[in-house]
Amino acid sequence: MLKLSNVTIAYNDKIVLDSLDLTANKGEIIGVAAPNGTGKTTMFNVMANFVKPDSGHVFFDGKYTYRNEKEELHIHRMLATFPEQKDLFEELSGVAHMKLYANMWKGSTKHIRPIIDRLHMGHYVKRKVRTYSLGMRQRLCFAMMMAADTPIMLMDEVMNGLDVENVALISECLMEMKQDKLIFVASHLLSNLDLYADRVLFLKDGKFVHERKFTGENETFLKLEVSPEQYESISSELSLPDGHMFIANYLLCIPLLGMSESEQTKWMAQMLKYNKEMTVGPLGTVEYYEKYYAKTV
Ligand SMILES: Nc1ncnc2c1ncn2[C@@H]1O[C@H](COP(=O)(O)OP(=O)(O)OP(=O)(O)O)[C@@H](O)[C@H]1O
Repeated sequence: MLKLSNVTIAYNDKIVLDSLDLTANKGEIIGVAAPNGTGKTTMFNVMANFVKPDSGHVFFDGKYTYRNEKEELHIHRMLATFPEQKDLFEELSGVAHMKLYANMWKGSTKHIRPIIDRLHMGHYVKRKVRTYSLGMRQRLCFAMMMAADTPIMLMDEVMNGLDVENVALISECLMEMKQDKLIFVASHLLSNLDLYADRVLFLKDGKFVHERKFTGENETFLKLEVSPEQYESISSELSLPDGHMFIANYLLCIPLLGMSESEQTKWMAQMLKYNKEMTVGPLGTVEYYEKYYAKTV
């Protein structure tokens, strides 16, 4: 449905996206995780044709790219980007904003009422935006996307400024919406991505350095916190298995996949003397994030 092919873009000699390739399909929510200034927004801007890459292309449905105005129009009919709060019109009501998006993409506003109810916006949506709190504005931005109801949605910082209850509400809505859509979510709420993303891409130095998939095939690790000194002594005393990790100078992860049950038990018993609290499971988005971005000395 959407394909990035060899996309490169640099600003002032700094390569932000470096020969990026990606294939994404309908029915997927794809999380994008990376620290500030890495290139998430730039990637969305390339997908939406707000910036032209220095090289490479974005393809939609295998054939459309931004070759001419006709193709641009065709693509923009199926793609919406998450509005920024600063682009809201202070003197217009929330419902007027939703109608704007609904008319632009659907040519109708009949579907707006259920969205207002689903997002619990009934008590404020008719008021002018200038009276809204940060969280109310953010819910409106999300409601505008739901009103646009496009097959492809690019959601940058969708959870910004939302309290726990509203993060949960928007997460539920994302899961309900994804069936017939491709949704990208760039977020710094990493464990929240684990709730609804089908995969999470980690962007670093212009490339995807890792893709975390939420399928049964994730590797299982024995995970325990140890100090760098303890890690050093474990490494010198024992021959840690290939693929082990010491994430962010505190988390030792020992891969268990392929080990016999007795071998697994042996590792657990050996680790008990370093830390009695250990868990077994795949790495979460937070742990991968620390693996790739934590500054260690
Ligand atoms: N128009 C531009 N001109 C020059 N540099 C730019 C421009 N747009 C982005 N950059 C640079 O590209 C890099 C990536 O920026 P981008 O906004 O894509 O990051 P991001 O991952 O979305 O960050 P954040 O999490 O802060 O939103 C940054 O170093 C930024 O300064």
